[in-house]
Amino acid sequence: MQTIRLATRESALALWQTNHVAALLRAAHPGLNVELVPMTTRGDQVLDVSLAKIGGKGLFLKELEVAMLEGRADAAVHSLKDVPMELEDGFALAAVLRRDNPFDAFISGAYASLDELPPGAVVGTSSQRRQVQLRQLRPDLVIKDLRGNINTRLAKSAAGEFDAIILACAGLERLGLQAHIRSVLAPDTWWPAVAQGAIAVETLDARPEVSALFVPLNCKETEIRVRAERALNRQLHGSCQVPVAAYAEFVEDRLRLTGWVGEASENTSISAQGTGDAEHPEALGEFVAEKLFARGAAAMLKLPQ
Ligand SMILES: NCc1[nH]cc(CCC(=O)O)c1CC(=O)O
Repeated sequence: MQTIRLATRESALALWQTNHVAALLRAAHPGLNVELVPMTTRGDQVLDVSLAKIGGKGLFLKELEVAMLEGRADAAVHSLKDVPMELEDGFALAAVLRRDNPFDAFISGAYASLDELPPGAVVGTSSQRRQVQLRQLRPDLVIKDLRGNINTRLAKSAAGEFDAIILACAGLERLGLQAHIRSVLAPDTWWPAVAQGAIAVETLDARPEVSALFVPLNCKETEIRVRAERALNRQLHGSCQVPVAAYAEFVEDRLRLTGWVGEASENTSISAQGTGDAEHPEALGEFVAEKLFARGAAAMLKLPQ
């Protein structure tokens, strides 16, 4: 019997996501033996310090990629939101699963929504994108860093360190923690991260027979949406540690993409929108990125000009 080993991080969310991919893979190929290879990544060991300072979210992928190169795993499962815009040479995404809830969640013991927070309330999030959006909507709030995996963050919230925290709906829903969601932060007042809510499978270019096994798991609609979002982000800077958001959706058979860029020290933000042909999602991403550049995105992101 053929065996496929799926490399995964060891967090509860990563294990849930990889078990989900394993179940879909077994259903698509009865008779295939699918196993998990859980591993601690450098990204997990340094979750307490700023990821941007030590090499960014690519750290979550590195160990899983090495395991594939060394033949200890055949594929790796990731939250696409954490996958760098440019993959390492020799790797590709074999499938993107149907997107789950792509929006952020407002979580609080005492308050039902962002609007209900009293002046000066303390909100926890370490995401630049979430911090700038919070300041834009509520300049009076006190924003504090909040790191760690989902359960750690919920525990810190429950301990009373924060009046509210912001997390992705998808992670909470996957772990059965959706009861914590007091309200959903959604467009047009709040923009999610690029590819939020989408799970991706990474494989080696050199093993096309492995990649082919994942083709039945690919959701074409999700693939097109996240290709537009990732093309926009790639054009702007190519990382995930900056205040950038993008959200693509189908409007009838056309693709509509909104991009958002924030700047923390001046507390400003810009956005731009475009509609394009679903056959060319990257072209739409680049088009909307150009609009953002025309509105000052390069200076806001401190890119060399
Ligand atoms: N940054 C960590 C991360 N990466 C993916 C998710 C949620 C699941 C997803 O977006 O698919 C989360 C947690 C969060 O931001 O609350």
